Amino acid sequence: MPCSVCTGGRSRLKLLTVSHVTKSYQGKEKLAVNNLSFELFRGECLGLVGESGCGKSTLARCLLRIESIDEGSIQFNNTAIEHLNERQLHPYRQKMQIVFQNPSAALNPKLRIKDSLVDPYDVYRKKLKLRHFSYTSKEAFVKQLLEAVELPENIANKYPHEISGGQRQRVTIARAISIEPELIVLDEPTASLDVISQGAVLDLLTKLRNTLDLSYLFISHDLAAVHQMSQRIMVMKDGNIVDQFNRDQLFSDHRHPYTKELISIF
Ligand SMILES: Nc1ncnc2c1ncn2[C@@H]1O[C@H](COP(=O)(O)OP(=O)(O)OP(=O)(O)O)[C@@H](O)[C@H]1O
Repeated sequence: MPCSVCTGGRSRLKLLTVSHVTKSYQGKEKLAVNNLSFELFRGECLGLVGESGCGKSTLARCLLRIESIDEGSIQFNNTAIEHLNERQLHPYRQKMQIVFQNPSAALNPKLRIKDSLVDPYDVYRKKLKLRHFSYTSKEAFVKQLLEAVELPENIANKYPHEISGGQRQRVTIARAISIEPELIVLDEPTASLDVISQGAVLDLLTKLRNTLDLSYLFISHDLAAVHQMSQRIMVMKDGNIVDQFNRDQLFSDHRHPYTKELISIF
């Protein structure tokens, strides 16, 4: 599929190749993800939109190997990762991060923000060569991360319950970028936020993608947010991808009837 929009003229290097991935629950009774295939290119934001229960989060968990898949293949940088054991997966876990909908659940309530922020780095520090940030001291590292997500320095000493939901989500984003992954799966990252915080967090994510050379899979039930963020968009329904297109083709007559339905409530 030609896609000059998504790369702005840069060459299209595949970061993730998903081939015929299937995932079911309750034996084989509940088919959550049905034979999905798609590619995600380096540097792009690929949007995935669909109503609640269509299988978006299941797909995200499968891609990150939080859950195993029943069938198919997931290649990251041309390496199949679906059969890797936990030790073999370790380097890929650094390269693929996820930001969930609920930042409160993602942060340890007993840790000060500064300690949560350095947690992922501590896991990978021996093998990690930072390109965008630098670790000279914990304080300096925390300061850089807070600056990157546009949070004030004094947040560092607070606990998660002492800051707002929008600030907590920025902290989880700072944790995700702290180890400089290549791909971040954003699973409804603004769903728990008020409208003003939503817009600000989406703007921040776009800025970070550009400055840190990130690629995103942006998952949402909100077509407007997906349209704002993504260069390409996939539409999911009942475990299937029913439509895929460049951002500027959203309103084309060729769209799938289900996409048109989503557009009608856009
Ligand atoms: N662990 C599980 N056990 C059984 N069924 C599950 C499990 N996880 C998901 N499902 C089912 O798989 C289907 C897809 O769920 P999933 O959470 O992936 O959808 P979703 O599109 O992310 O929805 P939402 O936007 O509400 O999170 C649903 O029918 C759900 O009930």
